[in-house]
Amino acid sequence: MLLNERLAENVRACFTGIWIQSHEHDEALLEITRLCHGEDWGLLSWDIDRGLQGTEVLGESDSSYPDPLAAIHSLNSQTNPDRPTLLVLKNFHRFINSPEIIQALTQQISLGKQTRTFVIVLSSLVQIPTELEKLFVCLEHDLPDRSQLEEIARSIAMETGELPEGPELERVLDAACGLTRYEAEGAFSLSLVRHGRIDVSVVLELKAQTLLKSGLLTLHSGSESFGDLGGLESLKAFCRRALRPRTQESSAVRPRGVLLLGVPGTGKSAFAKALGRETGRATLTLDVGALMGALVGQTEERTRRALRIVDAMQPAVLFIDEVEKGLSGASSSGQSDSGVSTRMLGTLLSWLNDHTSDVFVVCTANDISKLPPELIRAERFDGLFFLDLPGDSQKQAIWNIYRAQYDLMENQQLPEDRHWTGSEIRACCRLAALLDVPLTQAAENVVPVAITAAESVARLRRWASNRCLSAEQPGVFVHGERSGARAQRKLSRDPRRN
Ligand SMILES: Nc1ncnc2c1ncn2[C@@H]1O[C@H](COP(=O)(O)OP(=O)(O)OP(=O)(O)O)[C@@H](O)[C@H]1O
Repeated sequence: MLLNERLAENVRACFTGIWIQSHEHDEALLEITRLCHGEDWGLLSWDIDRGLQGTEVLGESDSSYPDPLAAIHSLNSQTNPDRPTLLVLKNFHRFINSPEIIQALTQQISLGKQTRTFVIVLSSLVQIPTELEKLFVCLEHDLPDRSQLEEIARSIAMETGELPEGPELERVLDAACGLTRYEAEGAFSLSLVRHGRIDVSVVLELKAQTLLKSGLLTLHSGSESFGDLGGLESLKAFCRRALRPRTQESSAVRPRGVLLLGVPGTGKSAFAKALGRETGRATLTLDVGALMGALVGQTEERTRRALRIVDAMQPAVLFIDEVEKGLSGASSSGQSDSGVSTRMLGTLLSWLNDHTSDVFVVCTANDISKLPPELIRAERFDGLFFLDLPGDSQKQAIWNIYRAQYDLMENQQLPEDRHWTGSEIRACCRLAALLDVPLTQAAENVVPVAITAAESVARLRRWASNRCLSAEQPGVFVHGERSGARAQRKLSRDPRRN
């Protein structure tokens, strides 16, 4: 539903305090102005720079109300009892915390039911003081959808050949999803200046910048694919199948995502990044730590904002790395860290359950003991996979990948097997190339996690046993206890050798 339709409903239902969250105030105000013209409602708007303005005099300043408090007080004297009047307060979150403003708004919003006056705060944030919480309803000004983005692109690329057609246009629109109208216009215009036509690479570049500005999400633009990852066959096949192109009938079931649990360095992050490329989706990384805000309500607000951007960027892969670190304060009781992690977890869980956007979530975790049980209950994810220390054939595949990548001789002897992870195999090859020494010598400088963290690796495997699917063997649950115990025995037999 469009902003003006939702606003009209709320005005008719006589919600006299309305908070509109928007990153595009001019666009939102334009929609409100159109609504008021259509319905013959009065409209006043206020901002700190131009003071109070009426519909008819938009653009002209009325400097008699530069003060935010006076703007609220002015509402009653400016209204017509025969029709509703809307007062739009731009960026009012900057002024709303003073006791005088809180009092004035409380009175005005309550009085509005009789005088048919409506206070509308237009802000990029939702930060409502506790005293006013019950007096406001919140509406979101949605980012432009694909058809609106296409309209913007067509209005900018008017010469023949400037706008790509068919699948290329689809890629441009995919790339532009999540941008505001203003940002999309900028991206399309820059593209024309640079290439004489709208080009997906420029749109992606602008989008990466936009996400960086939010400080919450980054867009991964690497070139890794599944071919760069040795093994993990079951996990690769599962995700490929879940994200296969769908017919309209089969698209009723949306894939949710996977939770990857595993030994450090076994390729969990590398898999998430390769999945986007492999399935033609943008991979967004959510920084759970950056969601934590110092002010009350800030964490939930940031979480909602990040998820809103993610929704708008569909189709996408959302990668949440080491999710347990951000959520470790969340216990079922909500007692620790003042409940901030718990509330963030709540927002995240509701989104995981309810989102209808085509976003596939890949969460990774190294420490299961810190994961809130609510996150891993059945149905939250499509699959819970365990990435174990690689087996023989997987290790061989990984050696081959990195020997080729670092230009090492194919037939040179491999170091003794010390339960290497993919990350350690890569480190051995990198060192051999850097120091120009044989692999066996380079490996002496690499200490495997199977030795440095033997106990936690064994604990992780025990937990995964019969709970997680193997990332390597299709449809098989991990029997961590047996293989873990075997590895443990081997390690303890000859710790130096291992
Ligand atoms: N199966 C694999 N095939 C090829 N490379 C791998 C494999 N596993 C790990 N690597 C390489 O090891 C490095 C570290 O991997 P990655 O960061 O994905 O591990 P991780 O499991 O996410 O570790 P952590 O839990 O510590 O974040 C990457 O460069 C990755 O490419």
